[in-house]
Amino acid sequence: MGRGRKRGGRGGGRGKQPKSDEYRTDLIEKADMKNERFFAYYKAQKIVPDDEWMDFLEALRSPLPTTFRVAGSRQIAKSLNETIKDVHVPSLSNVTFEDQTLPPPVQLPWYPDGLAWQFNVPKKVLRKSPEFKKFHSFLVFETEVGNISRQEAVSMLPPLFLDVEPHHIVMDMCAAPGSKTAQLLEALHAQDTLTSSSIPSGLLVANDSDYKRTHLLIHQSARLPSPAFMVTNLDASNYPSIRLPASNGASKKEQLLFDRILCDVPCSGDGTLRKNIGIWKHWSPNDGNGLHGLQLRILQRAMKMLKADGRIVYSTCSINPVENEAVIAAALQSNPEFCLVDVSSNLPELQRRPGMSSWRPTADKSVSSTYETYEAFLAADPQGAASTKLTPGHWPPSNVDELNLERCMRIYPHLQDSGGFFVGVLERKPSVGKASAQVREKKRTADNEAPSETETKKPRLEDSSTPVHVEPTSGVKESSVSGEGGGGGTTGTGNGSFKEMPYTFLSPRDPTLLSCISRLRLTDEFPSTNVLVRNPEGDVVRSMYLTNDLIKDIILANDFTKIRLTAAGTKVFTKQEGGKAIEAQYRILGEGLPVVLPYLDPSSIVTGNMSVLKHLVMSHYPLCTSFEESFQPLLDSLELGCHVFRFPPGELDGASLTHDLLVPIWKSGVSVALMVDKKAKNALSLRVFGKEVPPSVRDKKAEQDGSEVVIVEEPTESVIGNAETEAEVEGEGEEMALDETIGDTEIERVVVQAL
Ligand SMILES: C[S@@+](CC[C@H](N)C(=O)[O-])C[C@H]1O[C@@H](n2cnc3c(N)ncnc32)[C@H](O)[C@@H]1O
Repeated sequence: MGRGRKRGGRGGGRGKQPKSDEYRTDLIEKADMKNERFFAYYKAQKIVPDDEWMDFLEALRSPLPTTFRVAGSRQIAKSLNETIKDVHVPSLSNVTFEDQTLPPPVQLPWYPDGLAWQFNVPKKVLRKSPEFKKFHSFLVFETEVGNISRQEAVSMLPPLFLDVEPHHIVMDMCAAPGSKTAQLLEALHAQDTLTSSSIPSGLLVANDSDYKRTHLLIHQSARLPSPAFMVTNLDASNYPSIRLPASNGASKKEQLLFDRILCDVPCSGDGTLRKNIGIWKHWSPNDGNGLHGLQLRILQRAMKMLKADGRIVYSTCSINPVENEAVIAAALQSNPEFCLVDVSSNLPELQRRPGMSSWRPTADKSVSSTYETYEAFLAADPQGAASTKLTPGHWPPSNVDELNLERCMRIYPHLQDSGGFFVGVLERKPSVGKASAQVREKKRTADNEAPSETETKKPRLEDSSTPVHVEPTSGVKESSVSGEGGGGGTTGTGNGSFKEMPYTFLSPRDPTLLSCISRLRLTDEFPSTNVLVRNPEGDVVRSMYLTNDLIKDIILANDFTKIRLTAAGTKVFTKQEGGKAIEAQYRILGEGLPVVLPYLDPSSIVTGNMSVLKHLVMSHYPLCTSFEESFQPLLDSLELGCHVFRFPPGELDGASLTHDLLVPIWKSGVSVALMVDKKAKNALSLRVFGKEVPPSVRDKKAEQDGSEVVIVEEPTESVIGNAETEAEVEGEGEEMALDETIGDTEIERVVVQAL
């Protein structure tokens, strides 16, 4: 497994960064954290008042605190947050390390319900202080199971301002690696309960133009499995129209419009200087100048795809007005029915500065001069100006005062010890704009706004006994995935081809599906019309996926190669070879259980106690005869194969389970096993029993041999998209160290591996 990369910018044209020591914060002296071009440029912009400049610089030169949030959609969020408050914070208070007292974690004052936290200790403390080490393990394992998300504080802002509800149709235009996507998914799943997941009527489309990064995105999002989630791999600035089946007897398909769109665009990333310190060396005003065009095109495309009463959030982790206010101003000029929304009363504890209404771009790398107007720039050096990509749109427009740019939010590092960030919230103007957009929306059909597509008649599933999939009708134009900016345009093979397997819905009368439903004792309410497999024939080979109705409609109405659909729905069942004692069967995946649970016949759920749970968690494939005697008759009575066990709240030797726990189990001839992956098992063990699972014989052997540690131990599958053959992504896997980052996104031990 290769080491991951660290980027200075955010998917914004830098390509792969060298894996050199210059990206290690512990190897660079404060005195070297300087760049005269950066200083000259931002002083000319008057980015902060003169008397704050030194505080601003000092903050940029100090290490960024670690921040994380407890995933809000989970009912477990409250109890996990209480555990942090009541157990971890006290145990981390008054900890000394090398004669220094270390500060415990604190809550971010502006984050709703106190679910986001921050702490600031050097990395070696996390490795060496027993108290912080334990806390760190807790964070790592809870992150793995999706209960906690390590994410930079400022990066949590855009989804909060987008205000997503479960019925919303949402688009994340530049989504990888996916920290904001996870937040959006949580909002879509706000109605999930403690143990089961809702099936939202809305939808989240997460898109990224970089194929490899879409798989990173899929991996991250698998922690929050959702039948309402799909991933596409397209250039956001040229995003094609997604079609919906015609409604109300109309003959033409409709275009899918969005209630909420996040444009977290590729940017120079100079707001992430505190952790991407390589930027100190390379920063130039041309980083932002070059990205302005792509950023504008992405925002303008979003404006075209928005419903009449929809909302767009535009964000960057750059503090450069050319990438921020200039983009918004130019988009408002070309779409005058839009306006900036005043969100100054939202998140009142968040310290922010208003957007700027004057700035001074330059094409001069050394920043010896900056210009108030485009005309002044042209006049100063007509020949030089002609050879740059600077446009009038890089400057404030003449009507800048009418645009309310002060409604944008600028976040600076010295205000609340964070990274630098920019957010603008856009909607259509309340009166004229919305009304005319509504009229347009009514008139809009797939044909008059979308690239054309050969119509393919598809039967409705309910009446069919054969599987349905849609043949690709045309090749994908390479231009549809081209893009400026680092990741932009990269595809699986780098040449624009698209190698995903088709999405084929099973007939609800498919014999394998029927046998799976009956063996797992699912009720008639199970949405068996929405189960798909990933091959053209509709053969149930290995895994089955569940989508909601909207995703099904989209798959049936669109050529999946045209929308470069990389994942859809969530994997719920997978084939389990049973060994000699038992024929192969389908089992419920750990990640799919919350989605399937509402459809499980309650009488088929086996109830265990704390001692059974402890034995299952702490042992590897325990023999049925090794369980407490009173539980053995129940185990003996179970058929071989997949079962769901429920553990009600309870206590045992000081360990306590505070809420109902449901887990999938596999019973083979002589043993039973908990079917959750090793990290999820460790998270559970730490949370309930206060210690990690002892290493298995295989782990110990691997350690002795010095061989690579296999991350998933039980016979579960890796969570890479929903390609039928995981081998397809082999070789694209990458592992990132604990502290690695992409832009403003923390990647906590992202392990992408094909098993
Ligand atoms: C700032 S990062 C997004 C971070 C992400 N929203 C998150 O919170 O994890 C920008 C992303 O835009 C992608 N990108 C670059 N050019 C693009 C384009 N033309 N269309 C879509 N995505 C693009 C990059 O691959 C990168 O993943």
